[in-house]
Amino acid sequence: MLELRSVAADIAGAPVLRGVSMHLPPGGLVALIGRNGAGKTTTLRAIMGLLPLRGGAVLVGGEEVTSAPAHHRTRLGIGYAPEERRLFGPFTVQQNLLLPAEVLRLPPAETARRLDAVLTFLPELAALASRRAAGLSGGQGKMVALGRALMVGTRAVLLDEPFQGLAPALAHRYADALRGLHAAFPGVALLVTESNPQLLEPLVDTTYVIERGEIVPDEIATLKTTITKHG
Ligand SMILES: Nc1ncnc2c1ncn2[C@@H]1O[C@H](COP(=O)(O)OP(=O)(O)OP(=O)(O)O)[C@@H](O)[C@H]1O
Repeated sequence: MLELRSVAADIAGAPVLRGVSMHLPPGGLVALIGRNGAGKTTTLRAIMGLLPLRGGAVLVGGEEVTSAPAHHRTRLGIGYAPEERRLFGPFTVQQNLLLPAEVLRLPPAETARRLDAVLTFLPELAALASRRAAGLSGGQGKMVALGRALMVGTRAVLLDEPFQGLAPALAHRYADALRGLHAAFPGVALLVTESNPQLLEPLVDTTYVIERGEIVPDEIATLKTTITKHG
């Protein structure tokens, strides 16, 4: 459904992605694990078309979108929840949820259907619907960002370090939501980044490990961690 072929990208003249290849099958739950600065956020931004690539290709449903603008990828059904959430503080939770659908000019009936599906899936958002986003806690904001990504992510949703900074109870609730996502939104593939593999391992089908902008075989990464731990 979503494919990266040898994606290379530079930031400020330095190589940050060095030939990243990944595959996200329809309905799949895939983790991208790596330390801080390994290139996780940059990979998601490359998928969304938010930075120019030096090489390689991005395909959505077999269509090459490598040089397509970000809004085209959203239109193809890719939702993105960045790590820093980027909610509009003065807007209510409901307005934040509706915003991407309005940008895409979805028909009102379709927008209403999607909002209903999101609020049924994340009932805590229904309770917060009329609250201003600026007054939310960090954890509540993460839930809104997940809901907003689901409003447009009919094929895939990209979540950047969603567990970062969540209190344990909220992290549990968030993990529960991800576990239930397949049943509520069948066919939607999920790509989740995280620095701590333990949080995602019980949830995902496939794990990619990224180190210094390169995907490394999972077994090698595990071995390196073991060697580091035991000297
Ligand atoms: N605006 C920028 N200017 C210069 N270097 C940058 C910039 N943004 C990212 N980088 C560099 O690119 C590399 C990859 O960053 P990226 O944000 O993709 O990492 P990450 O794996 O998501 O880590 P984190 O968990 O810290 O967000 C890092 O070495 C980082 O220093």
